[in-house]
Amino acid sequence: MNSKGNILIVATKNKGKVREFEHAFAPLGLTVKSMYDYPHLPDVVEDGATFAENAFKKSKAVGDALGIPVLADDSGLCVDALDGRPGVYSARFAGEDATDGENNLKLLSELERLKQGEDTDQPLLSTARFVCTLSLYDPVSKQELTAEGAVEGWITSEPSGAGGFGYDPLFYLSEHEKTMAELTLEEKQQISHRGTALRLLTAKLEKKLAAEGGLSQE
Ligand SMILES: O=c1nc[nH]c2c1ncn2[C@H]1C[C@H](O)[C@@H](COP(=O)(O)OP(=O)(O)OP(=O)(O)O)O1
Ligand SMILES: [Mg+2]
Repeated sequence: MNSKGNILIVATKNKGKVREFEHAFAPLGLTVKSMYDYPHLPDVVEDGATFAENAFKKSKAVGDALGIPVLADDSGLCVDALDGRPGVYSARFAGEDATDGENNLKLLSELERLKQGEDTDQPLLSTARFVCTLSLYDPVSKQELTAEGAVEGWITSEPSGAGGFGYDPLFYLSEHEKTMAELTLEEKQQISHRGTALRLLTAKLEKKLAAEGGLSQE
């Protein structure tokens, strides 16, 4: 390992997540590695019923394969008018290997179908929340730390913004009068499901390391 710093392996192939983790961990001097740096590792089947189950499947599979601690993120969008869908199926809402654009179109078409016959020009189609569960798994101690974050918003029929990824252009934050895709990386981190989960996980990790005497005093 080089002397310039430590690495943190994140069991993800999502480049949008990678960007957000890099932004979050750079101040700690951690270089983020993703599954693009370990192309020989097999894909993990995300067939859990919850975000927590899927996050653990990813961190455990990659942690066991590499023999060092690994972070994983399972996240998604839960839309109230769709009874919480697409939820854990968010990445494949429009089918296996669906693009973000295809998933966004599928979301709008489902919501617009529900609204048919309603006499309204209101662009806000339903309340919704983004949820993120993080799992940090250590294959040596076999211990897992988890944290979850969520953010409330609205699905808008008028996509806007070029930042972020996934459903961000359709996720409207009424307090900010912007979609998630119109926020800077910094702003998104402050309010997002992932940012909240990351802050919780970091706090849990610090507490655990301090209790074990593993975190040196400044
Ligand atoms: O901040 C977000 N802003 C917009 N959309 C988001 C966000 N966070 C999750 N999402 C959406 C993208 C994807 O449709 C699904 C995650 O699915 P999820 O399986 O956790 O991730 P993924 O398959 O893209 O990458 P990977 O499993 O390799 O980490 O929810
Ligand atoms: Mg996935």
